[in-house]
Amino acid sequence: MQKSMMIYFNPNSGKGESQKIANEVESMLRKRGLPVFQLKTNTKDEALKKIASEVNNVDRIICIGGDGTINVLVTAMLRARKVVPIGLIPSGTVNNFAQKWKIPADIKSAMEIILRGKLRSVDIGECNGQAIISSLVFGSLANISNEVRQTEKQKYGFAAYGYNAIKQIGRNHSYQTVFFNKTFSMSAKVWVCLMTTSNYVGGRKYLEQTEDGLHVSMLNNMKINKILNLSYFALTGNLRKSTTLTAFDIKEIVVRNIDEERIATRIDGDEGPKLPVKIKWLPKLIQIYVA
Ligand SMILES: Nc1ncnc2c1ncn2[C@@H]1O[C@H](COP(=O)(O)OP(=O)(O)OP(=O)(O)O)[C@@H](O)[C@H]1O
Repeated sequence: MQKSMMIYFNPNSGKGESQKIANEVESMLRKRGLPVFQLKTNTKDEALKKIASEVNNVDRIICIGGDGTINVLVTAMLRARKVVPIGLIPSGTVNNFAQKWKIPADIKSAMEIILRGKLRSVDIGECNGQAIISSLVFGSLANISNEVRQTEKQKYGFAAYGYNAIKQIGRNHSYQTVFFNKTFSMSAKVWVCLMTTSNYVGGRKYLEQTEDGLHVSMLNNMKINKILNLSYFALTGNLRKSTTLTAFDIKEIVVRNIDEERIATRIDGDEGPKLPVKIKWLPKLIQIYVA
């Protein structure tokens, strides 16, 4: 028996138009005679619970929102230990994940991709039970990103991060941490540590050569003279050629703080768990519709 399709949308994502988009998507699907329903949620916690209980009753989920919205969906699937194919309708501010997979922002074109039905398996990460669909970051830069408000993002888009990153250069505070797994252990002073599931950030390719795993790039401090060096390599997609950076790929790692100070992570643009964290690479765990 054909199961129903579920539309999951986040009323807070992007410019707050997700409910309108959900109605449009629902009527497009109904016109084709496809069984569909909308999942109404107002908070992240409510969404996590409702998705986990509905995921067994549906055969695919259309997700309307940005990276934070997709993260909630995939985290709920991890908790329910059940994954179903995901169709993306980008309606967030940055939409890093959708950009990486070349999903158009235009609703009709994004729906065509879903209805064509071509699926692709995609690697993600997991941090203390939460999904990482694009990135995890911690350190001084993450602290300031945690200060970027949804209203600032709605007004200035990705530029809100650039502005806040520049403000953070003055606050040159590095954290003493230790990274370890079964085969390796490393102490590191971290100004910022970025882990990504792909070689893209903000829709731009920032790494050329990578191995299987999550891609880690780390800076132990930030001086104004490093910015040009880093910007050049990041913009040409060769960040790992920068001499100021520590970079490696990992499949599983624990990161602990050494000092008393609590260090918050930031996952897919939202505040995540505080250190210590256990991070894992989950290859080809989810399936999304692609062009
Ligand atoms: N169902 C929900 N109801 C309310 N808030 C949600 C729900 N799902 C996710 N959120 C939260 O809403 C916030 C914004 O969502 P999202 O990140 O998707 O949009 P955005 O910030 O505009 O886009 P982007 O992350 O692409 O810049 C996030 O903090 C996310 O955790």
